[in-house]
Formats: sequence, structure tokens, C-alpha cells
Amino acid sequence: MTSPMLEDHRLTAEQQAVVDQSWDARVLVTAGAGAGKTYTLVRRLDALVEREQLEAGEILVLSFSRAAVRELTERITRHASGAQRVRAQTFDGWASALLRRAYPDTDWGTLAFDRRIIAATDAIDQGAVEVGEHGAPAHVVIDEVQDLVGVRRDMVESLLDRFQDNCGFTVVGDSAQAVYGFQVSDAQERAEETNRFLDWVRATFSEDLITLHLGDNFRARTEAVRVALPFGAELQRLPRDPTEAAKEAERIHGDLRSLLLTAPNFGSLETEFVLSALRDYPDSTAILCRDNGQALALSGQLADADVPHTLQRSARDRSAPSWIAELLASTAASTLTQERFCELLADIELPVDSTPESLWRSVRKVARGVGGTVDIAAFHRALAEHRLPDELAAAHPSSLVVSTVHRAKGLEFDRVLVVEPRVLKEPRRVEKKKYDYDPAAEARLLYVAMTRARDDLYVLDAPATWQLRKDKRLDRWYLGGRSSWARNGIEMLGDDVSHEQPPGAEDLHEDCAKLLTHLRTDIVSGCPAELVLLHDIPVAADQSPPYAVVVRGQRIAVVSERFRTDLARMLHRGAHTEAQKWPPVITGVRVDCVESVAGSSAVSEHAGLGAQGVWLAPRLCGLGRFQWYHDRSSEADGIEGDEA
Ligand SMILES: Nc1ncnc2c1ncn2[C@@H]1O[C@H](COP(=O)(O)OP(=O)(O)OP(=O)(O)O)[C@@H](O)[C@H]1O
Repeated sequence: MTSPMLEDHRLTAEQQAVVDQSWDARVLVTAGAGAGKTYTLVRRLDALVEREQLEAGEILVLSFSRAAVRELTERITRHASGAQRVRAQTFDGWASALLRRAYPDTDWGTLAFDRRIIAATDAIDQGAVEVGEHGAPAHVVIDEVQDLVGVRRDMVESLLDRFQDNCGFTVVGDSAQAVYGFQVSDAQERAEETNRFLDWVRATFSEDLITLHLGDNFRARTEAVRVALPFGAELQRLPRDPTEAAKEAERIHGDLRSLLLTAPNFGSLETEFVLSALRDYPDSTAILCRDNGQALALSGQLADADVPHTLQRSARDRSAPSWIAELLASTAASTLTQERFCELLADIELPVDSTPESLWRSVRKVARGVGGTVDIAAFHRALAEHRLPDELAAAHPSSLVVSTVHRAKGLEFDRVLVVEPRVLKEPRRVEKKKYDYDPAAEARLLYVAMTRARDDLYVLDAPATWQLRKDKRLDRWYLGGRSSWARNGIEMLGDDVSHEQPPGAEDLHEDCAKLLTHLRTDIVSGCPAELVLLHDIPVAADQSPPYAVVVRGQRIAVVSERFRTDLARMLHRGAHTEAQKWPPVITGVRVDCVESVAGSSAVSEHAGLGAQGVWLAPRLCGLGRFQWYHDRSSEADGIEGDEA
């Protein structure tokens, strides 16, 4: 998505002013969309290392999402010179690493994300940062501060507060792009969160805070994609009073929507002409949706029409690329030198845009061995504990991405198709004029969507999604039907495939090594898959029976306990006399990628894969559709009519 940005740009005077501040300066940078905030940050990192002589480890770079961190890391690799070793991390990634270092005996992996952040805030207050590997930071850089709300805001405030005597910072944000307020569930608290971090920075560091603004827009290369930019300033200035702000935001949303509807209409994904226009485009395209239900529906339509694309994952959905398992399985050594590491990678297919050297740098961040080597046991542990550096764990996007606007924040594409937004309705008066949606969030989302394009902005017909709903208990979308109890499909998530054993190990007749070769060589992203019921006996009282993951008639994995439990909860209809029925086949599933999995060496050895304790497994995505009859020709009846 950002690959065209290989060139180094000449900084504007405003950008240069950010870069030129000394290491101990407290700098707040505000700017609209596409003003070059992230780009300027990378150049600032260079200056901090080269001119201000800070060590890479003394600079803490934090951002909200893995996509943003990947973006920052890619830009550091491309544009930075001195700052090559500076490491950007998500707030959650940094907090987890801090806790593991400070309290190595606690199993932090079992704690919910927000609880970990709260524990990390406590750890900061107890002095855990100072005693860590790099000690107190000399400079903290934070991108996207507008999304710093709730417990994460508390954590960063504690951090800056604690080190304020001897630490500079550069915080960068655009309040017009604050779209993660929903992390705070209470509506009143959420309204109070808007601009709260920025207000805190201004109040706490009022004496020497340097406030700078970037006024240009460099992303938009055509007039057509600049239409939304003037609304940035209006969104930044929303009134403080919640009722007034809601009214104003509703007006802005209406204006943005009208403008979008004047953009060329791309049509509907049901038209062959539209599908081929997506297939044949050589540069990057994003289809931006209001919610994941729309994204699932559109991605399903593209998959049915064989249009290659990626469904953008959630920021928390981490997967480890397949080269890691292949590398670890290819050596019995306990440490690797850079030379040996690169030599082993020569025979392994690597992700686009990465080199053995860039991967070496990333791996060394979590598996530093003595004498400049990589420690294999530490690398294995990082893989098993899901704490690979963010840039390794983020999925590499394809040239066509279907994403929610939330997941596309901070990214840019040559061509953007925004799904036609709904008209915001008058507030329902049920609860004293309270809105059942957040008008300011809706307006900001539309602004973010309309400012992602470099060249072309289109409006895309909204797909029919009335049957798609979210099961909040499970945090999954499902395909409903006319009756409220209808359940005709289930959203596939990243951890729906069992990682307990290597694929095939549960079946004594299967040759696991052969199956892994099949996964490595024949299974590609986007492969259609189905889930096939293995037998009718539930694995446990609260779980469904097991399902096999089948691609082109071959079983390549089995589903996880999480999937079986969620399916059982989704299909359970309370006390009734009939025996629970399970869909014999679930179709419409796709392979998102083939990923690396770390497990016990005894398990891998037992499966005939050697003692390294690593293997490959498919990762699934898409909307699985329940086929209640073995006869596939009755698929349509199954989807609409047969409520489980
Ligand atoms: N001085 C410059 N001259 C030319 N292009 C620039 C300059 N600064 C940044 N750019 C380019 O402008 C585009 C937008 O920059 P960037 O993504 O850093 O903006 P941003 O403010 O972080 O965007 P947003 O907040 O909307 O995500 C990038 O392609 C970047 O390479």
C-alpha cells in the first residue's frame, strides 16, 4: 500500500521544524489527513539518533495498531538511516513485554488486553521501566494520539509523567481521525475522552510545550480525492457540549456523504464488469466498509467470483508467517549467526518486500543471542507466546484489500472505493434524546475513509447485509435469517484451527510431513475450504463435535476448541427436547494464509516432524455457511430457510 513511497521527499518548513527540535523538547504536532505526520516522524527519529546522539534503545516509539506499526517500521527501513534500529511497537505489545520482563513468573497471556494495560500502568508506577533492558527512555514518540483513550491513555500519561524531568517527547495526532473511541463502552465517558489526552499534554507541559502544525496534504494527487479535506478542521473543532457536537457532527456527516455521492459510482460487486475492473487494476485498491458485516459480505462476493483479495484482519489478530516454521525446522543448532540465518533463508520463500537482512533485524529484537547471534530457543518461545515483533506478525496486504474503515486508518491506497454510507437518522427519542449511534464517530469514520486515496475515490453500492449480525457474546458475526433464532453461518476467526497438534497428527494414518509439504506448496491465500463434520458426538458438553478443514477434497486440519465452543453456543437454543443438530458441512470458508505454529517438541516428534516443536497450519477467514443437507444442490434452502 505504501510501496510507491520509495523516494525521499524534501521536507516542508513545517515538517523540518518538527525534525529540528532537540531530544529533550516536548513537542505536540497536529495535522490533517495526509499531511505527512508519519513520514515526518521517521525523519525525526533519524535526527534523534544522528544529530542528538540518542541510542536506538533510548527511544520508545508507540502507536495504536499493528498496521500503523508495520507502516512505521517499513518507512523506517526505507527512509531512515541512523534510526534503522529504532523499534516501533503497539501500546499492547509494549505493555505485554514490560510485564513479562518485570514479572516473568506470571502468565500474562491469559489476561484480557485491557487488564494487561492496567497492570502495565501499575508496573510503570512501581519503576519497572527503569530496571528494564534499556532503562528510562530519553525520548518517547507516539503516533496517532487521537486514538489514545481509556486505559491506554492512562498508561501513556503515567509513562510521560514519571519521566518528565529527563525525557523529551514527540506526540502526533489528528483529532478529526479519532475513530477508536468505542473502546470506551460508556457513552458519557466516551464523549469525555475526545481530545482528553491532548488536553492533558497541554495542561501538564504548558510551560515548555512546543506546538507545531502541519498544513499540507501530500497524499491526494488529484483534485477528486481532496474533497473531504476541508472537513478535517471542522471535525477538529467540534463543540465541547455533547448535544451541540452531535448536531454539528451529523451535519458534517451529511455533507461528506453528499460529496461522496457525487464521486463516480463504481457499481455493485454483482456485476461482471465491476469484478473485472477490480481484477485487472495494477495498483493498490481498498474497499472500505462501515463494519465487518459489510466486509464479510463483499469479500464473500469477491471470493465467489475468484477475485484475489485480502480481508484486512483486526489489529489484534496476529499470525506468524510460514517462513519461521520452515527456518526453525531446518536447523538443529541452538544459535544462528547472521550469515547462517541468511543462508538457510535462501531456500525458503519470503514475504514480499522483505529481505533476509530485514528479517534478521526483526528476529534479533526478540531472540538476541550472545555474540551477535539469534537464540533459537528464545525465537521459539517468542513464536509460542505470540510476541513476534509487530512488523513480522502483520499480514502483508495484497493489491486489493477489503477492510473496515477502522482497520484502514493510517494507510493509503491508489484507489479507494467507499461503501455507500447510510443516512444518519434522527436520534431515537426513547431515552431522552440519546443517540443510538455516535454521530461524531460516524462523521470521523467517513472522513478517514474519504482521505485514504492517492488518485481515485469512488462510491460502491452497499451489499445486502440484513441477515448479517454480530453475536456480542462470542464477538463473531453470523448469518441469521427471517426468524430471530435463525443461524445459517458463522464468521471464521484467526484461531479457529487447532494448534494442539500438527495437521494430520490426530489421524494415525496420515503422513504429517507429507501434509505439511502439501500446505507449503499447494495451499495459497484465498483457497476455498469447507468444514466437514467428522461425527455426531460432541467433544464436550459445551462443544460441538469435531470438524475437519477440507480443501479440494483433502483434509488439511481440524477446528479448534474455541471454534467448537462458539459453534455450540451459537446453535444452542435453550432447553428443548430434540437432540442438537450440527450442520454436516460448512462452506464459504477461505484459507487466509498458512502460518507457523510453535508447540511442544514431544508432539512434533511423535508426529514424525523432528524435535523442533514447530509446524505449519492453515488460518481461516470468511463467512462459513451451514449446509444442513448433504445434498449440496439444496444450498439455497439451507441458507434462507432452515433455522437451526
Ligand atoms: N514533504 C513531502 N513531500 C512529498 N510527499 C510527502 C512529504 N511528506 C510526506 N509525503 C508523502 O505523503 C503521503 C502521506 O504521508 P503520511 O502517511 O505520513 O501522512 P499522515 O499525516 O500520517 O496521514 P494520515 O493521518 O492521513 O494517515 C505519504 O505518501 C508520504 O510519503
